[in-house]
Amino acid sequence: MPLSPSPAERRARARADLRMGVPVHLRLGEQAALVAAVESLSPERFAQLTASPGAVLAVTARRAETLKARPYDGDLARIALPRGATLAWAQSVADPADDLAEPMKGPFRTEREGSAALHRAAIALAKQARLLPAVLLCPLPDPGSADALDLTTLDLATDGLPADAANFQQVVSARLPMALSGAGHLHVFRPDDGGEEHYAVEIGHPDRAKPVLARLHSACFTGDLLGSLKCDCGPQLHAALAAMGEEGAGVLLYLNQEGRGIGLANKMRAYSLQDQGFDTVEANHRLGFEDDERDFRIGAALLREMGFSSVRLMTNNPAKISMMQAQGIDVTERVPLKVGHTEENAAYLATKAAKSGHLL
Ligand SMILES: Nc1nc2c(ncn2[C@@H]2O[C@H](COP(=O)(O)OP(=O)(O)OP(=O)(O)O)[C@@H](O)[C@H]2O)c(=O)[nH]1
Ligand SMILES: [Zn+2]
Repeated sequence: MPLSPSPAERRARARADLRMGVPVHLRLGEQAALVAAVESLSPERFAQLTASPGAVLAVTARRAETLKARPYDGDLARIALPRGATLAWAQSVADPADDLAEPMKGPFRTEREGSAALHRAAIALAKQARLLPAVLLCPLPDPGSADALDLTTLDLATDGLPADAANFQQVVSARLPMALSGAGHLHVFRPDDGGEEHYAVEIGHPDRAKPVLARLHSACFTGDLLGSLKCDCGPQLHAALAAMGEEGAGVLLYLNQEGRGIGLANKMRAYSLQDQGFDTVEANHRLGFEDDERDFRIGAALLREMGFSSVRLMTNNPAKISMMQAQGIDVTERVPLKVGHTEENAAYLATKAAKSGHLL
């Protein structure tokens, strides 16, 4: 392997740069641009990036809908920067926190000429970096002009965003006795693309030749650790471990996809919007996200890595079952997991049933 970074390693660097507010240099053929996440940008860098003409603010079609900006590119809108635009303006376009207090943010002029390929890639990177999906993009008429800046460069023709899921390797595994499930082992898995680590809790010694009692649990800091009453995650986690303990065997994947894949900061932004009256799905959309941004291929990859090919899946979410089947994991049975229903989460669970197909 050469010492210089691979495409996946360059993408991981680009994500880290965006989180820190450092621009990334994107190229595709003759097109070149500097891109930066609006959320993390400093006023100084914003001023430098917008000093020459042509900068646009790219947002997803979901966010554009709330802003009443026309998404000519289908999945995104390229909003032209008004004269004298400030970072505060860009951030209020990106972040719906004050939408209700200040509904008149537009009118917006959105671009329809030319390609949106760089914008699309930049938004995908911002999402992967768990930032608000809104990016400032400044075209570079001379692609070589950024070479001296020492920025991370991604050439989308060769370093583009991959459709493939990462490969995972077990880093370590150790014995872990647990109150709810008895003897078990915790395995830590690390991806080869610089992304999040995920964990597998193996209870007992499940027979790989038989369908294993399994739970794919997405991280919920508020529910799993704090006992939040807004969702049913904590009780589901505990009930799954207890059921595996009772059976003497099982596997619980703890997937670090907090907030259905948008990250804890964005989930808390969604919670603020929920306090303004929006439901869990509407809140995601106003932030610019889809209902569910999780990559369910990860669960299948980990199960395969552990030698499991068929599961009795503990879930109320039919989408999880079809995703597992599509990834080649046989789901022989759905085991309902109906616990933790409270007055506080009744509306949340009803929305999941009505809009996301969950079984109540
Ligand atoms: N974006 C967002 N995420 C939330 C909200 N409430 C809970 N979550 C997240 O939703 C996820 C719930 O995960 P799961 O319980 O595995 O998934 P599920 O789709 O409900 O399916 P089952 O529990 O298997 O029936 C966790 O990542 C939580 O952090 C919310 O209001 N907004
Ligand atoms: Zn939760």
